[in-house]
Formats: sequence, structure tokens, C-alpha cells
Amino acid sequence: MGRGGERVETQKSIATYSASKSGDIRQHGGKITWDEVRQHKTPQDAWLVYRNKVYDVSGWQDHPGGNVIFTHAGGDCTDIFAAFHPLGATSYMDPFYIGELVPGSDKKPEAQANFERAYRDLRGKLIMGGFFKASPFYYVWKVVSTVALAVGAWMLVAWSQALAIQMLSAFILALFWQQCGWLAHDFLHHQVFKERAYGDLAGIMIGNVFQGFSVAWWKNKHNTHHAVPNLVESSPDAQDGDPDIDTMPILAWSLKMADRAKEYSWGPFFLRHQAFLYFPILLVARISWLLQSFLFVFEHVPGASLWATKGATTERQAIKNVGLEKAGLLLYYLWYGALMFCNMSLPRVLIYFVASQMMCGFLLALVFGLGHNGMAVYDADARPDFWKLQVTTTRNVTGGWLIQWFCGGLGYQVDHHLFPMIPRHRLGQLHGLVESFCKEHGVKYHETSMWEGTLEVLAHLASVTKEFVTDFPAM
Ligand code: HEM
Repeated sequence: MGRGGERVETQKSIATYSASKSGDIRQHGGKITWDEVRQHKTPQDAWLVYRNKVYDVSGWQDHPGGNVIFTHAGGDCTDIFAAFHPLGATSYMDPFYIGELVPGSDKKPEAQANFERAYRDLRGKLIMGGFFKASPFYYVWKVVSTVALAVGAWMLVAWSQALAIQMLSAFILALFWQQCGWLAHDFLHHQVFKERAYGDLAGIMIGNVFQGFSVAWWKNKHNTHHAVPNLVESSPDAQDGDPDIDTMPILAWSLKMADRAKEYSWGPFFLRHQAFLYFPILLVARISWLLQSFLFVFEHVPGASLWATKGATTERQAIKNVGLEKAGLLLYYLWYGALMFCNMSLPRVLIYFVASQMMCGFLLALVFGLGHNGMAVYDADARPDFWKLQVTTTRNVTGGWLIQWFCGGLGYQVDHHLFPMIPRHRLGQLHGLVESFCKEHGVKYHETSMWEGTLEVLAHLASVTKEFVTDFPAM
């Protein structure tokens, strides 16, 4: 569906939604207090505050960004809304409007209010300063140089049957996938194209075809992670938790998570040894992600045709390009199979498969882990404001161009989290501004080398184990 068609579909869906709600007492019309807003915090009963206006989005499953909208139910979405949407998206909000917030009912300290204003001013300055504009040359170079890695890996396999050369090829292929991960990430955050449909198509090419991940599966998870990083959900039906730290019963990042180990027969074993098991777990992470992607795209949903998800009853209804997604994943397994079988015996194919997948899992997860693991973890009920949440749950990685290349720009994780639509090649410049802004306002800003960061992650896992086992020695 073209871009214009998509807009019309969104408008129609909002109109249908509004009509279905017209029987409710939606037009509150008057003043609403913060205490009242906070009562409406589940997907079925969701109120949002945007610039002191209150919106009722209860049960709006057709939101083009998916269920992430409900992460902020009962709260202020002003800054996270700005982080994700194109400028015109506010024009879709009117049908959801139900009233004005009573001034001062949030009891926000003046320093906090000033700080928020300053952050929003900073965003305005960045827009005016051209920070959100991508360089086409940079991204053409990134795509070409990344694809060259896959070509190199293929040539090595075709050239030699020596195990050492095949393993070198597996490593280069793993690097290719890792770099594709960062590149798809940029396109899907709409850092590159203003026209979002192009970003989605590039994402399917790099994500599904090159890397074997479903774009819709990844986007749902990743946007939710951005909205609520390191937040442990308040209840299973609230949808206010970060899926990236939902790693139980394998890894526990907080005492609250550790408590759930008791629900699984092998949970206590993992909890006791989680710092030692962290790296072995990273090795198999990619195989699990491939499987989740495949099931997400191909799982049969009753009522949905093969190439569409209209009428679907799960979060898969958010898949916009389901036909392309399916074709993309099939193409991935086709080219990957052709590469492996072009000059290798079956036993070598199996070794190559396991080696390439595990190496990539390690390369990807090492960077993911550095971004947030071992940083502050909050309960969703006690979520801090946007800026504090994004900064205190996130770690930057220092280092020269090689480290930044390896991390795909995510060495500037804090800066990226505050402004996810700013293209990767501008993050270095942005970093200076954000760092001094944090200092000026006394907000904690954390950065380490790759090595120190990894040690911090392991130390954090060990400390959760120690604290929990001290409280519950029977574990
Ligand atoms: C009344 C409130 C909201 C309205 C009317 C709304 C509307 C929209 C619209 C029209 C789009 C499509 C934009 C485009 O592609 O041009 C969109 C995308 C999106 N929205 Fe919202 N939104 C609301 C609240 C939220 C909130 C609170 C969040 C996050 C917590 C959110 C997260 C997203 C995301 C991540 C996307 C992008 C999805 C993608 O890249 O494909 N939205 N929203």
C-alpha cells in the first residue's frame, strides 16, 4: 500500500474507532486531574497526557505504531511521542481528546519543569540545526561496505575447503549480519528516509533478506524497549515493561525478577550461576531470535489469509508488509543455504551453520548487553520521567572509530535513546551537546570502555544473585 493509502487507512481506522466509542462518556470536556489520569493505565482503559491535554486511546489496537502506545497509559507521553513520530502526527490526535489537565495537579517541582522545558528547547535547536537530516553518501557507503562483507565470506567458501578458511568466512558472515542489524536499526528508526514507507522497505531488505529477522517482530519489541527501557512490568496485562529485559528464567536483572526464578524448576540453577552463564547464553541468542522471527511471521492466525493479517487477533496484526516479510525470510534461507552448499560437505555445512550463528549471536548480544545491562532497573509503577529513565538505564561505550563501527553507532546509546531519529553519523556531534546538558542539569550520564562495561554487566548479575541468595538461602 502506498504512503497516501496508508494515511487514508489510519484516518479511517481512527474514525471507526471514534464512532465505536461515541456511546461512551468520552467527552469529559472539562478539567482532569493527574490523579484521575493515573487510574487509566491498562490497554483497555488508557489515557495519555500530551502537552497538558488528555487523550483517551483505550483499546486503540489499530495504532500504526502498535501496542507501544499503551506503555504510557496513565502517564505523560509528550517526550516519547516526539521521539517517535513525524512532525505531522499530532494532527491525528484530535478524535482522542477528552479534556485539559488541571494546572499544577502533577505537583512537579519547579526545577523539574524547567529542566523538561530546556530539553524540549534542545530538541527544537537540533531540528533547526539540521541534526535530523541524513547524509545519502554516508548510508550508500554503509550499505555497500556491509554487503562487501557477505561477498567476501561467500568468496572464501567458494575458494577453499580448508576448515580454517571456512571458519574465517563464518566470522566475516557473522560480522556482516551484525552490521546489517545496526543498519536495519537506522532505517527502521526512520533516521534515513523522511518517507517512512521507504525506511520500512529498506528495513525488510536488510533485516529479513540479509539478516533473517522479521522487521515487524523486531520493531514491536524495539520500539517498546525504547519507550520503557529497563522497566519491569507492573502486571501481565499492563503492557508497561521492557521486552528486552524480560529474560526470566534465564537472567535476572533485579531482585523482583529474581523472585520469579522459583516459578521454574531450573530457575534457581540459572539464578545461582547467571554471571558465569552470561557469555554461553549470548552464543545461542541469535538462533532463538531467528526462530522467534520465523514463528512471528509464519504462525497461522485463524481468520487471516496467507498474505494479509486483517482480522488477526494477535499483535501480528501490526505487520504491515506481511507478504514481503514472508518472501524476505524465505530468500534469506535460500541465499544462506546456497552459500553453505556451494562448496562444503554436509558435516561442514552443519559446523559452518552453528559457528556463523553463534559468532553473530555473540557479536550482537555483546553490544546489546553494554547498552543497558547492569544499569538502573525500575519497576513500572515507579517509572521516573522520560529524561531520567532514558539516561540512567543506558550506558555509552567510549573508544575510537573501530569500536564505534563495531557498535554501529550504539556506543552513543544515551544520545540515541534521547533522539532515536537522529542519523548515526551525527551522534558524535550530538554527544557533546547532550553530555554538557546533562552536567548542567545534574543528571547522571554513564560511559565506560567496552571492557569495563562488560565487567559491570557481570558484576551486576553476580550482585543480584548474591543479594537474592542471602535473602533466600534455600535457593
Ligand atoms: C493519541 C496518541 C497517538 C496518536 C494519534 C498516534 C498516531 C500515530 C501515527 C499516525 C503514526 C504513523 C506515523 C507515520 O508513519 O507517519 C504513529 C506511529 C508510531 N507511534 Fe503513535 N500515536 C499516538 C501515541 C503514541 C505513543 C504514546 C507512542 C509511544 C509510547 C507511540 C509510538 C509510535 C511509534 C513507535 C510509531 C512508529 C511506528 C513505525 O515506525 O512504523 N505513539 N503513531
